[in-house]
Amino acid sequence: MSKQTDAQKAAGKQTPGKQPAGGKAGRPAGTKAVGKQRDGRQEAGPAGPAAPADGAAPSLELSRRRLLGTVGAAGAAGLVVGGAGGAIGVAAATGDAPDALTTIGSTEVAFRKDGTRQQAGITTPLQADGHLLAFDLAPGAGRKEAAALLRRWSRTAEELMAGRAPDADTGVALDAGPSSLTVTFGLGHSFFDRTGLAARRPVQLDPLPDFSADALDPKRSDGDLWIQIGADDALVAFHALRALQKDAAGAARLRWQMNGFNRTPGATAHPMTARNLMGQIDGTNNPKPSDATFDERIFVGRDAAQEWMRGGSYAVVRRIRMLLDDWEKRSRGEQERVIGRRKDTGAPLTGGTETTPMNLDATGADGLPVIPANAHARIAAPASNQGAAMLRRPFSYHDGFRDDGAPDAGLLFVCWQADPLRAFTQIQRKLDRGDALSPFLRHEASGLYAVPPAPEAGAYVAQPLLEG
Ligand SMILES: C=CC1=C(C)c2cc3[nH]c(cc4nc(cc5[nH]c(cc1n2)c(C)c5CCC(=O)O)C(CCC(=O)O)=C4C)c(C)c3C=C
Ligand SMILES: [Fe+2]
Repeated sequence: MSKQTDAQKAAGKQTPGKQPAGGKAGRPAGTKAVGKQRDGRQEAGPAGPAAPADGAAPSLELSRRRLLGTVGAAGAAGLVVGGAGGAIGVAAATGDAPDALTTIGSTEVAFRKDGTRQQAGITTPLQADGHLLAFDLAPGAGRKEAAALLRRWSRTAEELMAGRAPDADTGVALDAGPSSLTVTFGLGHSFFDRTGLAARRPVQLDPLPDFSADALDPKRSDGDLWIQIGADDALVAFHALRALQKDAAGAARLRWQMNGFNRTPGATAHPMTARNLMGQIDGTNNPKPSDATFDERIFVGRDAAQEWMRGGSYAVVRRIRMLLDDWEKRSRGEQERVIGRRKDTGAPLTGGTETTPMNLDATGADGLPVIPANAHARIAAPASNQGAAMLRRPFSYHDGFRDDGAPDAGLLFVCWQADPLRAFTQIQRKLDRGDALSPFLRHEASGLYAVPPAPEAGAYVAQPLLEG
């Protein structure tokens, strides 16, 4: 084989015979070896295909493992070896096992992660493909039907995230591994009325206030139940969406669906913080799980009034259209002053690298702040918001073009916090009063959901609420 491409290097070519910890042998079911990236994203380690899962259909699992170990691995990493047959042919001639590459497909995210209570899809690295869906319980459906649905959904999510196919599978994801699939479930304000549980609704689900720039479409907002699907493969993500939609039949109806994307892992020469459709590096100053205050800011504490939410989180979802025609007319310098950071490196305008803290006090020769008073990053920073912070985990979207020819594109802004009032609402109120970015944005849809902790083994999401 000739030289590796950057993408292959980033994917981490595996040396034959050296099966790393976290590979097929020795990896606990539902976990895989991962390494930390510079920006806090988890980088896939050079692990082999996901371990076969207990109880999986043998024929399906076997074909997946074969594909991941040979054809799929080579194909997924973009390896040019004269076709899959070439790779197998060389191995047969030399007696060596074919090179197994780390593939996107082999990455498995645990449905319930040891040592934490949270659902997957909150601190999971951004995935390349995402679907956000909201459902309303069907007319006549109540608590019993909601419980049965959440039981079905939880089982399906756990199976799919482990790379196992549900009964009567469509085959859409047949050749792929779990591909970092996560499925995250939330409950909206109206869920509690529909299920007769209004007395147990957390105050954190009180409706968000109106903001001056809102142009919200109620049909694409709210909903009794919310699902976030993320995966590094579009077919795997669609497969999950379809399975969950079928599970809902008779019990709940789709209210709205939004589809998003992020950069594909391995598309850059080295791991980087994602860019959004305005071209900015977006996510730099997210709180990190290693921060001392991370858990208390993002996850509901042990003393929360609603016991069933302890270890859970609240998701605020906003569909934010970007006025790209206006934005792209601005010079790079203007765009950088709107955010307060450089476009190429993401470094603050006060200097350094992407991770250098902003110097909010620095002034230029003209006596004005180097990071303008209305710069987005200044106004949104914890220092400007009594320490408030949330974990932003968005997907970009593009749904074609509007009648006026402008792209219907922007950010499916998803952020996570222990208390929306002291995080999203606090910061959005401040942004609403004079953020330089706001003139380039339209908030078109909104949702707020209680996302309970991951269920215990054998239980389903929100069971303590529905059966408690
Ligand atoms: C209410 C919260 C926020 C909304 C809505 C929001 C929308 C939004 N933001 C960008 C682009 C960037 N945001 C950046 C930083 C940043 N944004 C928020 C909050 C909201 N953004 C916070 C809390 C922060 C971090 C501030 C800090 O502590 O420094 C940045 C800079 C890089 C980074 O830190 O991520 C960019 C770029 C867009 C395009 C957008 C709506 C479409
Ligand atoms: Fe922002």
